[in-house]
Amino acid sequence: MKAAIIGGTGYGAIELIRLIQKHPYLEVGSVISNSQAGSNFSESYPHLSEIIEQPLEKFDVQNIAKENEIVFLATPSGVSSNLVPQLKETGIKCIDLSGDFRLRSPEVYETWYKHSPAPENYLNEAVYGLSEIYGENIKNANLISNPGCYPTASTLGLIPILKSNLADSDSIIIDAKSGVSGAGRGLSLTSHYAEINENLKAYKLGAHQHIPEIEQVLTDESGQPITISFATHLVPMTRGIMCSIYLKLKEKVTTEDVHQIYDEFYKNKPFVRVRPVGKVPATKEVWGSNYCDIGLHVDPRTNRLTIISVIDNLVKGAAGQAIQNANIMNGWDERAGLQDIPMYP
Ligand SMILES: NC(=O)C1=CN([C@@H]2O[C@H](COP(=O)(O)OP(=O)(O)OC[C@H]3O[C@@H](n4cnc5c(N)ncnc54)[C@H](OP(=O)(O)O)[C@@H]3O)[C@@H](O)[C@H]2O)C=CC1
Ligand SMILES: CC(=O)N[C@@H](CCC(=O)OP(=O)(O)O)C(=O)O
Repeated sequence: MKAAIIGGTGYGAIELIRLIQKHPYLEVGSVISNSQAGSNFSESYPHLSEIIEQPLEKFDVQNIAKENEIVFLATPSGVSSNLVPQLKETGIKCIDLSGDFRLRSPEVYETWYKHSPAPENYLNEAVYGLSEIYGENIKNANLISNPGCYPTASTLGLIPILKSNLADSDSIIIDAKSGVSGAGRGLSLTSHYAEINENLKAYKLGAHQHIPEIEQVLTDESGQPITISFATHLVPMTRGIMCSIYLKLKEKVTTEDVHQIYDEFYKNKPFVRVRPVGKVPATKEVWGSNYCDIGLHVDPRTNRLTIISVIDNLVKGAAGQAIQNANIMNGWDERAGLQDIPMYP
């Protein structure tokens, strides 16, 4: 099945191409670029020389629909909301990696993203693509809103304990750290080497656009309104997200009790690995893979649970989860094309 990729020279797109190239049922179709149309793909990305040699194309909705059966949009928020309606008119299936279709409320979107929301009928149609949780809805979807990177790590880490009813849901603190590729390929002070190297920065405190997304999912899954404290930090590394999550427990339970809940919840989910009691994951242990690894610890002195959840932001946090969703939509094995072993060291 041919897949078009829009936002061709960005990090999300390049990761999609890497994964699709090895996929048993998908192949790279049209690669669309706003800034580099007409040039050869390997001019932007020489590491793909002699692997993908094709021209980058300009956006032409009819041509995309004629040549491809599915579209991945790896475009910034505010751009996808404009392109998706045009594409959907042709009947083609879309998977959007931006934040444009994740929030159900247009008002909430405008508050946090600071630009106009997508048309409401598309917001209603979009299925939130957190693969492990919404697989049944994803099967029948024609428009997938792929989750954000921090929300993927945070919600997969929190949903089992919230569903168990053992968590004090007012006490959730998510302390999140990301590698710099999370900010995309565009150059800014945020991604300047001299600003990032040998440095650790907190950013967007209280204003991060992923706060309402995480709260929306946790509220849906727990059945009660959830408000979180969320702090994001930029770490001098290329890939990886670690969410260190803290919450108070309502009853006295042990680390072993909590492990049982998580092992049971994720027993048939091939991309979530719950680490054994006493072990916690590091970002390098999922590098280049579609895994979300989770470690758990209950401190008996404070009766708080610490959850460590790690992903590769470009794989499970973006392109990998998008492919996982395409697999589910098409009735393929959800692992198809995604069985890369993490690269170590
Ligand atoms: N990086 C990450 O870890 C994650 C990213 N995301 C989301 O995925 C999407 C892509 O992210 P990422 O690849 O990192 O971002 P990049 O900035 O690396 O790439 C986005 C690409 O979109 C295209 N683009 C930019 N502006 C416009 C425009 N006005 N009109 C049309 N196309 C435009 C450009 O490619 P070209 O000029 O070739 O068209 C650009 O390279 C974003 O919405 C991001 O928020 C989600 C989860 C994780
Ligand atoms: C390190 C870094 O800057 N990360 C970005 C991740 C944003 C992203 O991926 O955008 P979506 O809202 O489309 O998910 C950030 O914190 O804003």
